[in-house]
Amino acid sequence: MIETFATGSALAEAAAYGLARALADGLKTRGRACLVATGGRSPGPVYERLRVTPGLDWARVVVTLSDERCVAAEAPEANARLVRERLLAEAAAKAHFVPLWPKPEPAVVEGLLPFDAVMLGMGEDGHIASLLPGDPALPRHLDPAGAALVVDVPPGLGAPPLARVSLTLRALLASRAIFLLIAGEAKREVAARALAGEDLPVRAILDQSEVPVRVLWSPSPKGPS
Ligand SMILES: O=C(O)[C@H](O)[C@@H](O)[C@H](O)[C@H](O)COP(=O)(O)O
Repeated sequence: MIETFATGSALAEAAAYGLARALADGLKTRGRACLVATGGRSPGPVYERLRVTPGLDWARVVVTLSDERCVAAEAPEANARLVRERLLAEAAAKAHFVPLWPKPEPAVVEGLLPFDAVMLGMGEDGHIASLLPGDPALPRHLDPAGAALVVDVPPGLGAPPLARVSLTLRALLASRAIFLLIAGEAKREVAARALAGEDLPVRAILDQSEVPVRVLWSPSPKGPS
């Protein structure tokens, strides 16, 4: 279940290739494709490889986010900034970006479903996106039949402890594929515990059979480079 890569760059290469195929499939079959990008340290090197995929028609690709910190788009903590700097450059500069903050109208997110690919990282507390342990609303956000697609997450929970917005489990599962990128021994153990049934947010995507999930792991605790 967990795909192991010797180095972070091998992981980034494989993730970029898989994501590019998912987007190319969407473009070929439906004439458009939507990628859910994510924050954290793992995705940057994946974005840098993905953005130069030969032959991908980025003008017909929409990119949005799994979660966002409630800060200005140019702030260093903004996931939008990471995506603009590391993904939406070179050929991928032609993609259309839908930010999550300020929160889009629900109809805008609804209109992107189903996504072609969702990228996620995972915290050592087992969080994915900003579905954070300690949030009193977490059970509702992890309800696959929940009403909301994008929810507010209070400050004080994540690192950095900013207020956030996040896609819900229902939104994350409305995808043709999920790619979970994890780095370092500690996180491998967290994923293994979730696979063994421990009640962690990440378990909600690992313990389901609706959407194919690839879990890509490399030993480097700093993530791919
Ligand atoms: O905005 C965020 O912080 C992320 O979306 C978050 O869910 C992240 O993916 C994990 O914390 C893993 O981060 P790493 O990639 O650094 O392991």
